Amino acid sequence: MNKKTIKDIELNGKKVFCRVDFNVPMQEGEVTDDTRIRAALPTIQYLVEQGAKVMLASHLGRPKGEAVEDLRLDPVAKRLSDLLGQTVTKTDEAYGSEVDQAISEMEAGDVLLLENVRFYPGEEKNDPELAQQFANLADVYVNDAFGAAHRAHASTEGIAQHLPAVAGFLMEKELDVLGSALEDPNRPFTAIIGGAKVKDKIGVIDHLIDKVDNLIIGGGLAYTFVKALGYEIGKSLLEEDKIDLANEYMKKAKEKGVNFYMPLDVIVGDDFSNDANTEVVNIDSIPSDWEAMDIGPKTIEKYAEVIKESKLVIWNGPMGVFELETFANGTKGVAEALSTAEGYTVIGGGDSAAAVEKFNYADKMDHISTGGGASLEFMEGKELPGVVALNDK
Ligand SMILES: Nc1ncnc2c1ncn2[C@@H]1O[C@H](COP(=O)(O)OP(=O)(O)O)[C@@H](O)[C@H]1O
Ligand SMILES: O=C(OP(=O)(O)O)[C@H](O)COP(=O)(O)O
Repeated sequence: MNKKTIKDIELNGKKVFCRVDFNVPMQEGEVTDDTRIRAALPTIQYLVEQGAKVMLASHLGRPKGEAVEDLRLDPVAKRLSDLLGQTVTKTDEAYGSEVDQAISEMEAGDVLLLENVRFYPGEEKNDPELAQQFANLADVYVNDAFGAAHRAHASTEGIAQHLPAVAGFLMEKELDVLGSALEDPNRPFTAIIGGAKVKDKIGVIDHLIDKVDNLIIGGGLAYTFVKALGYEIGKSLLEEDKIDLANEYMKKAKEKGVNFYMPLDVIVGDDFSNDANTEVVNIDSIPSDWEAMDIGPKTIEKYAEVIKESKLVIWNGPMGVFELETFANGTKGVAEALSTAEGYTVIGGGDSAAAVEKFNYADKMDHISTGGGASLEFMEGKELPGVVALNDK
């Protein structure tokens, strides 16, 4: 990585504004998955050990520029205190007199968590005044929020214009792992793209065709491709205005010698529920009033074979509606194949990471990215504003 990191800067006695991605799932005031908090611990612990005064800033959810009680960061401060083994002071603002007072009472190695930065309308607008307010709190800016690095916001991009700005360890690790995977990949290199967000992911598919040896398509987005091949897809997910692009990408894959794998068979259901009637059908035989909700057994077998022969596999997006037990086998099968694969395995955030956790394969994967949207944009070849803004080495 060509950006400075916390190793390249003097931190002792410095006030550090450290942007983290603590956008974690919560239920009834409790953090239900602290993966992102744990992922930021190496950076926080290093800042503490170096004798910095550590101010952490994060967003939580999408409060749209105003305070929302359920989106306060108090439960996060509590969990972080437990994980760090030291008290984390939490303020109810992200800047202003209460924050100034709390900072004035800090000693080297203390940790403070500021309130949800998205309570301020200037955050998502990347308002220079808000960025200046954040910068006024500190001597150094650290960005460890890989999951939010694709956002050009006041606490991810704007503030970096006013302070020495460096990356934290999580940011560095994510960029190194994803970067080297894409730059000089071990081959065969296989990408598995699934999920439901056809619009978000179709651009990634285009970019990946230039890089991979095998492209495996599953999940809801497969059916736009199936339709493009001329088959009926019943009530399955379809993005009508992407059919031409789907055709174009399949043609491009062929020209480039990329193996393009589509479902051979699917599980169709007559209802979006666990109690649906289901059938296994070949891809050219989806009944008109049924919906394809998972890949079928022949497909799982084929995909597992390709995964096992790969030296590098990137996976983003489930193979079916894995939240429903009835349609979870495809996602489970792919996760299982990845868990025993000899090649390097990278899971690209979001639902795939949740699926890998759910089926207990997390510790068998080589890298589970903390960013869904961010890792996708990175793989698409886009520059991430939160990274661009950091100081070059
Ligand atoms: N065949 C399908 N039909 C409808 N939805 C699907 C299908 N396969 C997967 N999905 C849904 O896709 C969602 C995840 O999509 P997406 O957000 O694109 O993935 P990710 O979060 O991994 O990037 C899941 O909620 C899953 O139920
Ligand atoms: O959870 C996040 O996105 P992700 O689910 O795509 O990883 C990040 O915290 C970014 O959040 P945002 O999409 O509200 O800007």
